[in-house]
Amino acid sequence: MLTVDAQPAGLAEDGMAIVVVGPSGAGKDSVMDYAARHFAENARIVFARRVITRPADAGSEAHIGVDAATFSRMKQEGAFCVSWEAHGLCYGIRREMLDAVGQGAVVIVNGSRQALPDFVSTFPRLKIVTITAHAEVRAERLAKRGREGAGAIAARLDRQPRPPAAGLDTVTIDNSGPLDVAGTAFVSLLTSALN
Ligand SMILES: Nc1ncnc2c1ncn2[C@@H]1O[C@H](COP(=O)(O)OP(=O)(O)O)[C@@H](O)[C@H]1O
Ligand SMILES: O=P(O)(O)OC[C@H]1O[C@H](OP(=O)(O)OP(=O)(O)O)[C@H](O)[C@@H]1O
Repeated sequence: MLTVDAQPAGLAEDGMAIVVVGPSGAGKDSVMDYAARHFAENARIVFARRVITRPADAGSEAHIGVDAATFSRMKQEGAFCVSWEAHGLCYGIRREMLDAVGQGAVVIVNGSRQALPDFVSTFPRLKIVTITAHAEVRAERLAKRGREGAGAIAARLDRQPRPPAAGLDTVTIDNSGPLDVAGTAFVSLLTSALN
């Protein structure tokens, strides 16, 4: 995934965060990658690179891979504006992303349904985008993705966190079909967020 590490400067103060959530295999990373390619030249659109206790070369997500001790130290030092645990891994969104929103960027983060309350309390303007796909489609995709073994895939498919609280700004995009259908829908949503 394309990511921007630097803080964009000199932007109007109307930034917001867009947190992308949804079940494993629905295509969150793929839809974000599609949009990242579309907005590659747009300095106001920032895709957050997550810090994860997963080896840096595992999977296609361009994350920052750290060990558990490093993650814990970073968390203690206040490096993350939001962090959570799932699937036996720790995930963190770096504080710079919150700063970028304050400077007017539209920051897209790959989040967690379970951790949504923390996103809501952290980002003053937040839109929640749920990427979905039919269960059988997700099972097939996870097997083909090959990042996890059969047991871990089954656990991911079984995971059912509570739905977002009522009254939040939420949109759902179905990615059961071709990627460009969901990708185009996400690009439209980001285009609206820029205006
Ligand atoms: N619309 C699509 N059609 C076909 N394959 C897809 C589609 N969206 C994603 N995939 C594939 O499905 C797998 C899971 O997608 P991924 O983006 O990693 O999902 P998530 O981040 O939600 O777990 C990947 O191998 C990806 O290439
Ligand atoms: O609370 P939940 O919504 O269930 O999400 C839990 C975690 O699962 C996903 O991680 P990851 O990218 O490692 O897995 P995935 O690509 O299989 O979804 C997601 O990005 C969260 O970090």
